[in-house]
Amino acid sequence: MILTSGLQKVFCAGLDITEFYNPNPDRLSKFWTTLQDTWLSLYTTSFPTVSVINGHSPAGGCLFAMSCDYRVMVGPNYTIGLNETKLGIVAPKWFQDTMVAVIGQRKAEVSLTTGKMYTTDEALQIGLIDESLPDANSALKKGTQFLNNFQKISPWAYKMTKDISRQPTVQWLIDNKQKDLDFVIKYMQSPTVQKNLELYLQSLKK
Ligand SMILES: CCCCC/C=C\C/C=C\CC/C=C/CC(=O)SCCNC(=O)CCNC(=O)[C@H](O)C(C)(C)COP(=O)(O)OP(=O)(O)OC[C@H]1O[C@@H](n2cnc3c(N)ncnc32)[C@H](O)[C@@H]1OP(=O)(O)O
Repeated sequence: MILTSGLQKVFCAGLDITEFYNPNPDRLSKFWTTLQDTWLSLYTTSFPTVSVINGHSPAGGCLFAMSCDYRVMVGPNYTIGLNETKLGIVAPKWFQDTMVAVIGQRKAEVSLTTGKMYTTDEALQIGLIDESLPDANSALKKGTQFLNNFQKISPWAYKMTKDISRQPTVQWLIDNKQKDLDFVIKYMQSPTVQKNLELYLQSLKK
């Protein structure tokens, strides 16, 4: 399965920030539960997955890219990273653990606390992506080549290996879904967070 974008320069702009701004708790609860379930499905899917990152990929976009088995990114002009601290919010534990699984504890901590958005070259250097390609067509071709490896791998062996590797992060979320949701609902209603989101949304307007 390949995750890519039909847009010209955005792979995924992350979660819709307007869902967090002046939120209706019931709506936010459905939104966040859907996100949790979608992520669990993607991270544990029995299909081999590749993200062909053909545009910018901040926050939730980076999470979805990191949740695939392999990342091929079009360079050099796009950026990727978990930039939540730049919005004055916090990447939840399962976002953070997904990043740790990809680039390791130390690099993830620096990346997360600074909210750094990496260029394609920088992302390749820290291991956030696996390959950089100059255009979308060659990136798609590379992604397809990666998937072809699995024609020679037992689907059972593939899935068991992935489950063992990803189990701690997956199990944490399964065990803490309600706690994670309650925290998001509470945290998002704090006046400080709302002010930070307001300022960030304003900064995006042209
Ligand atoms: C028990 C313990 C529990 C612990 C839990 C703790 C905390 C959990 C709490 C919360 C976690 C919340 C996590 C959120 C993750 C996210 O994904 S937040 C989203 C982050 N995304 C961004 O920062 C991207 C912002 N966008 C951009 O940088 C640029 O738009 C772009 C993607 C680089 C593209 O640039 P481009 O110039 O092409 O686009 P425009 O700027 O013209 O954008 C068009 C239009 O869209 C608006 N917009 C862009 N992105 C978003 C977005 N993500 N949400 C909402 N709106 C967005 C932009 O404002 C423009 O609007 P317009 O001018 O009105 O058309």
